[in-house]
Amino acid sequence: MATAARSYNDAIDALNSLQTPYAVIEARRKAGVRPDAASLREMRAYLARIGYTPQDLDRLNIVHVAGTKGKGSACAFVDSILSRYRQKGGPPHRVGLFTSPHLIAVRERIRIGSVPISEDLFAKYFFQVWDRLEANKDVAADAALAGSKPIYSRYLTLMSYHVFLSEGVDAAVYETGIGGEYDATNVVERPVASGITTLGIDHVFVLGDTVDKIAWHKAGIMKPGSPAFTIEQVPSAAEVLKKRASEKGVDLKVLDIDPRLAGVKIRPDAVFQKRNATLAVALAETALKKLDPSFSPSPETLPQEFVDGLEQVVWHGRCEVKDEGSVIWHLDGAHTVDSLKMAARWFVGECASRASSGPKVLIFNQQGRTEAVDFLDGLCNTVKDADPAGKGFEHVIFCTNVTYAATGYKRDFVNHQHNPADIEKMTMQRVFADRWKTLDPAANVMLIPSIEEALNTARGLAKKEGGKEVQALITGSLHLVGGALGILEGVDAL
Ligand SMILES: Nc1ncnc2c1ncn2[C@@H]1O[C@H](COP(=O)(O)OP(=O)(O)OP(=O)(O)O)[C@@H](O)[C@H]1O
Ligand SMILES: [Mg+2]
Ligand SMILES: [Mg+2]
Repeated sequence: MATAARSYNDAIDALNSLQTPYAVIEARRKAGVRPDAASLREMRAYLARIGYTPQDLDRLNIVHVAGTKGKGSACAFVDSILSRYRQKGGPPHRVGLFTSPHLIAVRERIRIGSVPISEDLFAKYFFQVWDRLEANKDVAADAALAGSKPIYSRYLTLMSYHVFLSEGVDAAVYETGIGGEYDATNVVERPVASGITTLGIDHVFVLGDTVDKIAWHKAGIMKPGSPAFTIEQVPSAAEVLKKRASEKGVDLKVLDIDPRLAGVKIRPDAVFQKRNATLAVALAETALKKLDPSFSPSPETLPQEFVDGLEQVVWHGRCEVKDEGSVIWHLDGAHTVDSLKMAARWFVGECASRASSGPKVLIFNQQGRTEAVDFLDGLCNTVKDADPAGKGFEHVIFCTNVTYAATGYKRDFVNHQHNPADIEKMTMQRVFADRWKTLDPAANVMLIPSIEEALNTARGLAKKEGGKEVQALITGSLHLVGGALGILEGVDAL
């Protein structure tokens, strides 16, 4: 690749070429191919090819987080707490944050000092990794196993290590991609601490169809010699976590909601978020103790840095409200049965607090998961049940994740992993619409091809209502929420 063609956009195009095509994913699904220990051997080979050993990662003092829901939120809390110490002069001096997926731009996944790395820095490190992989194709014993480049999410994980090590990061917070045991982020051997957030059902094909099978994978991030924490779990998950911890000789602490959080304004004010915050407090305390042996947390109260970190955290697209005057947009990237019920409850609470009589509008999509049609029941009923008259969403819009009506996807959202014919014909959206009509025959159900047109449709409804503000909930997919935020903020506001 010529030096001239090495911009951020070139990096994103090259990265998109590493997505597993839809046809290959389908073939693997049919053949029952699941990730196994080979994925980690391959990651170690790639790490060697770009010039690092797993021991080099110890310099990053990694806080590692797995879970079905709340990973990103817990990681953002830890990052925000550590940042207050960084701002005071440290330690830590430079904090890295690696999360997935992205909302608005790929570079959001790799942050330093809570800020996504710049386009220039992203392009620079992206191609450094690219060149090292090209130059060292034969390096590492497992070379035969690994192709010339890792797939999309693994490439980003690999690149994040290079970015953080090159930039002198001394504390890094890592969210797992899928699962834990075989996840690319699990090449770290000596994390400072591991945390497991709320477990539930998701990624059934890769991880298994019961909570205990899923818990087995997530438990894979616990490492001997590193403290591990989790919060209250359903009994079958709790049992697996404890069993695997004792097999590994790890002292797993199961935390009740931290009493020191009383009086701390956690948003949203919901139990699930207090669990995420509880875990984050324990992880941040452990990291700070490692970085600064004189740090000694009080069992009575949280330091002001912790309070500020928790209260001032910025985590877009999760329980976010944007007031446009005639439309109040509520955005939440929930995409599992449980988290969608949570999101619906939050939405209902927001509407009640504003005492608005305007219509409720839902904008929903979920492209990847065939089981997503079962997400709708909880969403529909939570909103109906909360209304004294049993009224649900008046208008329900199902759209694709295509951002713009005229120009299609933004480069950062190109996705080869879905069947293009399904998007064209709106196959998923039709199934959703049919289900909704049976759940709530009174609702006005619409199919709209792009996010941009879906937003404009909701704005049009506001005009018709003459003065009453429309309460819109956008949910079901982080891609949908990210696309919507990109449009609502007008620019690539990160
Ligand atoms: N502990 C939790 N239990 C249930 N739902 C949660 C929890 N934490 C967050 N959520 C819901 O899940 C949504 C996604 O949260 P978050 O980004 O923290 O999760 P994640 O684990 O990173 O998800 P992803 O699988 O998309 O990476 C939130 O908007 C919220 O609705
Ligand atoms: Mg997930
Ligand atoms: Mg996440």
